[in-house]
Amino acid sequence: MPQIVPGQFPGARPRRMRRDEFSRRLMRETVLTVDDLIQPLFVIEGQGRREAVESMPGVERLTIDELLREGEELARLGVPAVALFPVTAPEAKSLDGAAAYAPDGLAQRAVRALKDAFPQLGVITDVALDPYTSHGQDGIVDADGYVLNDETVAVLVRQALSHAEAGADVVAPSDMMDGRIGALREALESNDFIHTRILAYSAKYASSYYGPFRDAVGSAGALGKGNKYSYQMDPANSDEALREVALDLDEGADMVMIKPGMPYLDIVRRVKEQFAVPTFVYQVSGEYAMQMAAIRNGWLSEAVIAESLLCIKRAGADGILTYFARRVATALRA
Ligand SMILES: NCc1[nH]cc(CCC(=O)O)c1CC(=O)O
Ligand SMILES: [Mg+2]
Repeated sequence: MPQIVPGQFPGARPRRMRRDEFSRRLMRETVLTVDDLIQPLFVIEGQGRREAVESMPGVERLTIDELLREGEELARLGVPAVALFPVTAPEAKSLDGAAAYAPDGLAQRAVRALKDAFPQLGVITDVALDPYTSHGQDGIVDADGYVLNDETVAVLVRQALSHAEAGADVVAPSDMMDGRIGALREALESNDFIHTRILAYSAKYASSYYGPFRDAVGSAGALGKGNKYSYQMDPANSDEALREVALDLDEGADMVMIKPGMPYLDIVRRVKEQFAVPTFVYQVSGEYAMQMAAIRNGWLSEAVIAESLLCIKRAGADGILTYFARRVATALRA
C-alpha cells in the first residue's frame, strides 16, 4: 500500500486513523486491565487501626482485621494479587533480623488470615530483612557495616520457608543478595513447597525513589545516612540488569522484576525482549508520591495515573505493583 503520494503535501496522513474513536480503538496496541495490577499493602500490629503514611497520601498501614477488609474489596474488584509489607516495632528489631522468620510473626499471620478469608486472592510476601534489622539494611552486617552475602541468604531461606508454611503463593526476594534465588528454590523444593512461585527482584536499583516506603515501614530512621550501594544496582547500568536477570532465571525464578518503574522503562524493554519471561515492574513509593503531590496541588490531572501504568505495560511489563491498584481497578470497573 503506497503511503507517500509523490508531489503531494502532506505525502502521508497518519492522522486519518486518529480521527475517530472507532479507528483509535482498533489500532490501540496496549490496554491496561485489572489483571495487570498488584496492590502493595503495609501491615501493622493491633486491632481496628489504620495509620496514614504522611509521604504517601491515600496510603495507610493496616492492622490484620483492616487488611481483611481491604482484601475483600480487592478480591471483589478482581485484582489478582497483593504484596504484603509488615511494619516491625523498633523493640522487635535486632542485629540479625530474627523476627523475619518467626512462625507467628506479623507477616506470617497476615498471610494466613488473607488466604483463609480469600483463597482466590494471590498473596505475595517480601523476602528481605530490612523491616527487621536494627540498622535498616537488608541483611546481616559485619563489624564495618558491610552486608554479608551468604550469611544473609541463610536467613532469607528461613524467612521464605516460614512464608510458604503460612500459605504464601509467591515469595518475592527484594534484597539483591547473590545466589538467593537458587538457595530459595532448593529449600522450597526439598520442603515440598513445589507450587510456591518466586518473583525475583532481579534488577533492583539503589534508588532515591524508595524514600516514602522507608517512612511507611519505619526503616528510614534505622538506616539513617546509610545506603544500599553494595547490593542494589547503580542507576547508571543497563547491561548489569540483563546479567542479574539471567542469573535469577537460571537459579529458578518464575518471574523477574525491575524496580523502580517509570525512570527504568528502557531496562524493562531490554529484559522483556531478551528473555521473554513473565516480567514485573514496581511503580515505587516515590513515583506514587510525586504523582499524588502534583495531583493534589492541581498541577497534574489524575489521568497521569492510568497513563503511567499504561506506559509501563507498553514497555513490556506483564504486571505492575502499584499503590494505585485499588483506585485504578475501581475506575476500570466503573
Ligand atoms: N527490601 C526493601 C524494600 N522492598 C520494597 C522497597 C521499596 C518499595 C517502594 O519504594 O515502594 C524497599 C526499599 C529499599 O530497598 O530500601
Ligand atoms: Mg542478583
